[in-house]
Amino acid sequence: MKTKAVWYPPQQAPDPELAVFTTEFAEDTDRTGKTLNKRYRLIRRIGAGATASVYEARHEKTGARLAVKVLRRDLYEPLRDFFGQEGRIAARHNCPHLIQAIDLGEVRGATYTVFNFAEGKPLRHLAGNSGPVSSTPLPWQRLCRIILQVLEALAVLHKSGIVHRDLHSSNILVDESRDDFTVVIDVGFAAVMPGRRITQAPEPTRTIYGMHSYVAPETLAGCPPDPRMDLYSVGVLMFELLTGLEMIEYGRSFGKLAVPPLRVLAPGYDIPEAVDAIVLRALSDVSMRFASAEEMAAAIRAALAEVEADAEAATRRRVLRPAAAIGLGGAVVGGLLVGGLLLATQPSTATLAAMNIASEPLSRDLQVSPPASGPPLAKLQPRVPQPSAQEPELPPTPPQEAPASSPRPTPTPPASAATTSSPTASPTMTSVSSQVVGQQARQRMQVTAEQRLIRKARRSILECNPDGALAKAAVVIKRLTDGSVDAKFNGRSVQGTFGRCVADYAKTAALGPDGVLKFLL
Ligand SMILES: Nc1ncnc2c1ncn2[C@@H]1O[C@H](COP(=O)(O)OP(=O)(O)OP(=O)(O)O)[C@@H](O)[C@H]1O
Repeated sequence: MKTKAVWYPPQQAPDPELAVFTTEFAEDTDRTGKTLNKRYRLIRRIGAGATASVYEARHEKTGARLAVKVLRRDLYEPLRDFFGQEGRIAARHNCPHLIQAIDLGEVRGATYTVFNFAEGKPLRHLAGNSGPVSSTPLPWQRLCRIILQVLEALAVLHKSGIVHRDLHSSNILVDESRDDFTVVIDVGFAAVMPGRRITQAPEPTRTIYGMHSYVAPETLAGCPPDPRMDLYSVGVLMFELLTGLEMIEYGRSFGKLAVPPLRVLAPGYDIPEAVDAIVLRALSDVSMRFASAEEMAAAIRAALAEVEADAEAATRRRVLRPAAAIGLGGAVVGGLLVGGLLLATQPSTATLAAMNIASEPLSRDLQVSPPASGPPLAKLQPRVPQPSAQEPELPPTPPQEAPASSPRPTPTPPASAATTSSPTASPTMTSVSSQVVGQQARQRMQVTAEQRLIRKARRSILECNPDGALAKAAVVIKRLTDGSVDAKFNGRSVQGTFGRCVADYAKTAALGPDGVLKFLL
């Protein structure tokens, strides 16, 4: 019997008293060229995260290729314990899919952890995008094989009583040259489950750690760490990478959000119902989620096997068909096939109907039971390819000052994103609705180079947009004839942290002399 894709709304309301851990963005000293403890030569900085800088390094004696993570000096006090814990957790396992630490230390104000170097690029970059999610969905079989490796790493952590808590698409490195070999990194905000203990673990607090939309609803409600919280994050990862849409931050839309089947949001990508069901289950209320990483992995394996078996059966049916019958009906079958292919380039009538019904359940498969007294559920907007992605004229918007402080730098939509259907109502919806990422290769080819640039620029800028900062703005990036760039927000040069980030992006924008890029954020 096929599993139905059903989403059960989380029941715990966010606790407004809980503080979310944030860090102010700050330039970190670049230590490239230095040697730590006469052992680790820092060759180049490969990552400047929210809490640390990561360098590619060489061991002076063995020549081994390593990654050295140096804690930002200004975060020593609040994060010293977490940093030490990260090294200890990452050193005490032998799972190939979990990053391995080999040393930690402190020298002249630099607190560092040494890891084996993990080849590959962050999962979110796999489809060639720099934004928080790939705007082009990944084929589901490929993603499932990556997720199975992530679940293997999680199972190892969970068995030791550890919850990762910060799983997102930048903390998973995938090596395409080794058949998508996958490594989970950054156990820096891991938590130990009640009743378990590891040496010098930071004291439990009521602070929320993790990346906005990836944080499980029950975490926001103040529940103690539980492995199923990580499975929610895996659900968000799968949702984002299978649809190319950003998951709306649950805490901001409690009781107002319905998650429809992925096949409705990304029609044409052949997401099997079994996979759809797995993702919706991972995103459901904690009581309905998979009980463990192993259970979720088993469901994914079963889905892969089921589809393979169906495909084999279909091949067998074709092979067994009598030659005479093929000869006789060849012309008719050929005609039907052509018709079928043409039809397949459009979403099915049922899907279209589901998309258009705003006040009815999105599909018969989705049995959403809203919280008893909550407001009506809003729906994520289906991903509909736009025939022409001409950028709209930039409306004048009043200039705003971007604040200097930033939590973990990720774009998150305002609460209204969940309830509005206006394509420019929020950064998320703007980018979603103007993507011309079609379900068909034919449509994908219509995406012009300029549209690609705009999409990339928007995502990069939103990514460093401090939470709660400027959500809407008219951005104009200009390459001047002398090669320098000029970036303006609502007609003004941008300043502060956000301004620097926009300017930094602008410098990398592949614009020819006098080239101009205009778009709405
Ligand atoms: N062992 C490693 N091998 C190769 N690259 C690594 C390794 N560890 C980290 N990186 C690179 O450095 C980047 C930042 O690492 P990490 O996520 O651990 O730092 P962070 O300060 O905790 O970042 P954030 O908090 O923003 O997620 C990663 O996205 C990855 O590209």
